[in-house]
Amino acid sequence: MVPAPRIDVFLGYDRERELKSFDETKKGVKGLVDAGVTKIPRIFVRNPSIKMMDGRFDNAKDLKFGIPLIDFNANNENPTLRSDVVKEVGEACKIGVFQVINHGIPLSVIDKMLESVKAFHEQGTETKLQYYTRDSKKSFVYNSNSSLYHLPRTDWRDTFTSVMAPFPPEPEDLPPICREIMLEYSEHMKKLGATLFEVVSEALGLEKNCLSDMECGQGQVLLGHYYPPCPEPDLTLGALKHTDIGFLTLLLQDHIGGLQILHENEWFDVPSTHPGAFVVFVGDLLQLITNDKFKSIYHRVISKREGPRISVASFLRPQVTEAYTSRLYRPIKEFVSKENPPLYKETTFKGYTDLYLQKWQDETPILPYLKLSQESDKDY
Ligand SMILES: O=C(O)CCC(=O)C(=O)O
Ligand SMILES: [Fe+2]
Repeated sequence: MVPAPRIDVFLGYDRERELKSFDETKKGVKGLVDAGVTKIPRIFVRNPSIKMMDGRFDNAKDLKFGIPLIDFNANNENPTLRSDVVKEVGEACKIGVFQVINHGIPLSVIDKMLESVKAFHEQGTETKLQYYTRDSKKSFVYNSNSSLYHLPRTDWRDTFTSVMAPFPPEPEDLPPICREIMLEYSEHMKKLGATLFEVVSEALGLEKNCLSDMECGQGQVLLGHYYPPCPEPDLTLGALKHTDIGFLTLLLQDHIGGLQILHENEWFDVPSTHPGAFVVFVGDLLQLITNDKFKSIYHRVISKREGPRISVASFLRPQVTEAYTSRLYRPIKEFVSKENPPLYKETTFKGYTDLYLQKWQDETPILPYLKLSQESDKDY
């Protein structure tokens, strides 16, 4: 007997079947654009009620609130400058986002990384197809929408993902077109990450090795995003509203723009006009261990008629080894007192990741699920 199609009662169509046929092309969103679609398939159309919940959809403001642009003066050892940087980073982390320039990473590496992500996504379909997978254990995972079957909406974007640290992939497991630069770039991310963890520790008034001793940034996951031009940009998003899970994210973007942050209930554009700048996001776990002193921030990417847009996200987070299931993160004692009781329960990185994947589709924040009740009188 042929099973009855599972029609989604809210959408009035068999979403799962349409997701599957999109997935089976293995050509991603780029494949749709190459085929010349002028209307986006309905799996990409956002539910209008979600669009409203999102606040302002178009015309994000870019004037009232400026995202801090922090000059790291990488080649200057002047201690006064360093203390300024620490102060600026501390202020910015209270909001959850800033940009870094003069970070010491050569522009040639940055340009090559962006070009190679583009080249990977634009190479001949036959070569690219062999990397298309939903098996997250693979060293190099290329697909469209990693949570395709688990979320009620689909992003106008294709992405590849690799865990780069603490154990980089075998070079032969990476596609030749971006192999060398991925390995080189991730070393730079490790170094810049180490500097950032020192500065952030100091900004918190802690020993400079404090966060690295807690193994906050030993792991690194690299995502190469490709946002094709979209024929109906008002109906979909390139990346839905989310906070990042780990401790810090270093994001490199090209000049196209589209990244926005939610600040005091309004969306603001993140400028894409500083070549080689990194956008740094505070992740949920940094908010948790600082007991809300530093905050993770909602961000999203709107779709555009122009494109493709390329970005590279490096998630700095605990490593995924035994520590993943055993090391506990909780508000650190320096931020906890009788007047400031701990706000969150302790969690492992795995515990938090599982919770995130389970709850994410609500588009509501995940951290409140770990909130302790105010009456908690835990010893600290
Ligand atoms: O592409 C972007 O600008 C944002 C990507 C992002 O937010 C992410 O990978 O978590
Ligand atoms: Fe993100």
